[in-house]
Amino acid sequence: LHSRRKGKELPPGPPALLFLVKFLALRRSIFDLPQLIRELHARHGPVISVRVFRPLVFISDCHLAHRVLVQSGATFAHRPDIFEPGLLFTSGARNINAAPYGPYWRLVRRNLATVMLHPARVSLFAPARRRTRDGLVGDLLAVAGSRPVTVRPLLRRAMFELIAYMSFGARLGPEVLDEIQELQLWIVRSILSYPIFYLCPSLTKRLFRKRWAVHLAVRRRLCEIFVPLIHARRARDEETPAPCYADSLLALRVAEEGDRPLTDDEVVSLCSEFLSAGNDGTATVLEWIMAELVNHPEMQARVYEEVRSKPELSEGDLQALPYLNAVVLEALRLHPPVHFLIPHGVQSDGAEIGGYRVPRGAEVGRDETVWTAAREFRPERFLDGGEGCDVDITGRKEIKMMPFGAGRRICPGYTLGMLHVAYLVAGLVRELEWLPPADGEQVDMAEVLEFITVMKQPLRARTIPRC
Ligand code: HEM
Repeated sequence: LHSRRKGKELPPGPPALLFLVKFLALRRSIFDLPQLIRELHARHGPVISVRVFRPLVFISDCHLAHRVLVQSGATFAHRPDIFEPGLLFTSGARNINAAPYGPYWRLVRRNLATVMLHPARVSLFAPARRRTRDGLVGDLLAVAGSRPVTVRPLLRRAMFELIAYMSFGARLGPEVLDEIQELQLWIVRSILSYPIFYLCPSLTKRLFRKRWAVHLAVRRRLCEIFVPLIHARRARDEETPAPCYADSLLALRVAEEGDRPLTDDEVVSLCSEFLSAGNDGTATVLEWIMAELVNHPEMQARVYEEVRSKPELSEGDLQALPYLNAVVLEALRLHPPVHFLIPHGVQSDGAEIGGYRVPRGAEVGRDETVWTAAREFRPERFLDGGEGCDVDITGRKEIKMMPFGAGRRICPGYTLGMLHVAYLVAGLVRELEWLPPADGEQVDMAEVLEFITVMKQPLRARTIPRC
């Protein structure tokens, strides 16, 4: 790697050994890294580098982040090999996130962004979204009353069922959903242990034999469940109302490799990514929003006033609910689920900012120099005339917040994610009043990094049916 640098200076930072010792001695896990990086920025400035096996460059300044991710988008659109969860287990079957910047990435990303998530295709799933919303409200109504409920499992399950339906075009039974959800959770949580196996596979696979065996077993089981679901789509009735993600993948051809179709392994990897990416961030933002609305009853009342003015509360109504949309944006600014952002990399020499990986700080959204009272939940800032009213969530013009990343690797599912969040919050507030577990109690808004940033204490709330 060093040879690829051709003598270029790296940005300032601590010596490698000092960093490693500090990290190992003071911190308990990789999830404490952001705090350490914050301290290093305070000492060395907005662009720092650390060396852990390879040079890592961290950027905390939003103008620089814009220059790197948007203006020099192509240079930094690569993903470093070390962050390729799944690749080791799948004979190289990459998902979009793990694919290097190149023709395969372009093919599968374009398929998701412009075929599966084309507004016309997304609208075909409106009945499924309505079913999800009504089912979730029904589940909460069944337990509504004076006792608090832990809502996280209900939110995650409802979202997961919807995304699984969009993925396979079939409504799966509760046992199989339980199992897939568990496998997917296991994969996401173990992402940070993959580098162990990547670094020196022949040794580490032997050293951590048991852990390696579990990885393989999880992947094998995922294939056992997914492959029949995918093959069933080949034999489907062409009249099926909403073509699912698996259908779009089966229709793909890799032009650079003799027009071959995707392998089963590739389709499994891509569906698995769709399930995690489509579910985790959305369910997490949903939980943060409901927690904020419990802590701010006046804001909840304002959302309620808006949503009750729409008797049908269809998806088409959402655009006309400015306060609800402001609540969603404010939650994405203050509680972006992806803090420990997925690293970007450069493939060749000559990058303007001399590093190979650029994990960007989602702290941008909480920057006091950009936002007034940046650590407070204030949806009003996104209403007309507010400081955030003209914010560009894609960061194309400038970066003030980037819950979905920015540049070529920006989340391709951001409009779907925002639709799901807004639609479900609207339904949950219209049918139920959300109260703290006990009168006068505040919901604890502490966060914890579990690959994505979730509420440290899962939200518990009393839900009372609206009359
Ligand atoms: C509120 C919900 C969501 C949030 C907060 C979120 C956030 C993100 C972020 C921060 C990234 C990294 C971008 C980068 O590296 O620059 C990302 C990537 C990605 N997201 Fe999302 N996402 C959400 C929903 C979705 C949905 C609904 C889907 C698909 C159905 C999706 C699919 C993906 C994929 C495939 C990538 C990898 C893109 C690439 O490497 O080219 N996400 N997301």
